[in-house]
Amino acid sequence: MLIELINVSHVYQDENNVKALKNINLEINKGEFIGIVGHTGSGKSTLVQLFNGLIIPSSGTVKINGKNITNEKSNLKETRRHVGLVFQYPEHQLFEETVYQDIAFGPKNLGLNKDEIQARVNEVMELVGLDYDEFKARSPFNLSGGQQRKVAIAGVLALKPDVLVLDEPSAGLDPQGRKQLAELLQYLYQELEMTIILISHRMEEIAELSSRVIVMHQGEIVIDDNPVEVFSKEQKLHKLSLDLPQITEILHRLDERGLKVNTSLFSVSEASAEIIKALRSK
Ligand SMILES: Nc1ncnc2c1ncn2[C@@H]1O[C@H](COP(=O)(O)OP(=O)(O)OP(=O)(O)O)[C@@H](O)[C@H]1O
Repeated sequence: MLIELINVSHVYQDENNVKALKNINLEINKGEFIGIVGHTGSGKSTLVQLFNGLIIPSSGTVKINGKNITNEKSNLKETRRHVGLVFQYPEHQLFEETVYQDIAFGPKNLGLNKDEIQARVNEVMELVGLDYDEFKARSPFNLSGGQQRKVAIAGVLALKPDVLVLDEPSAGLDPQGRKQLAELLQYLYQELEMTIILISHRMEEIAELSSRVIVMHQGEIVIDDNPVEVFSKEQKLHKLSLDLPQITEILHRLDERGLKVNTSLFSVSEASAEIIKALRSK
């Protein structure tokens, strides 16, 4: 078991004392691609910050790779090597003079030598789609928002984490940027067999990429299932102020009007093939 939460609750200790998480029990295994959805304020960001010890919960136990990170002897530095966290708008955390230095920051702290650092920076820049020679000496502050996001993600990947957690990574990206990000996540998951945990408000992104979907509501996990099951619960999702992926919604409407189609499809290409097939067999 990679990540295990046992009876975890969290209250932010301030004047409001918000109970952000309520009695969460959760197991995440190696090789899963987990999509986390829920309306704003439902506890998604708080939940994922438990996964690398950024937040220590008010009560309950968090285990990473079998190690209890909620006890005093835990080694959080080691945990953070295993679980890389890409925050919302990660480009706000870029701070070095060049793209190279920014991405090299983590590997340097791991104590790698110069050649190893260079090899890693080169490798992760290629992975995220930034040409090494073109971008290595550029200031991260003079790049486009999408390029900055790539630098920030490369910086986390340079630590070679087993688990990559991303909190709304496509927010503010244009359609091309979102497509590139989805392809990167698919590659990391399928080819490099990384475990991925993705928070997103974009249901099509979650449905197309995830092997398992967790739905949060008011600090609790209210649905935890595969995407086909989750997105078959249209009424329940609407009650939680969540939508179906738009293409799935169209299939549902066509089905209601008598065109017999498989309503558990999430991509435009699959759905259009299904609709053409259904029309031809009418
Ligand atoms: N640093 C903080 N201090 C106090 N309360 C907080 C803090 N961070 C979050 N909260 C509160 O905890 C609850 C859960 O917030 P969280 O950020 O985990 O939700 P979320 O589902 O990620 O929301 P969003 O989709 O808007 O990012 C909210 O009521 C929020 O106001």
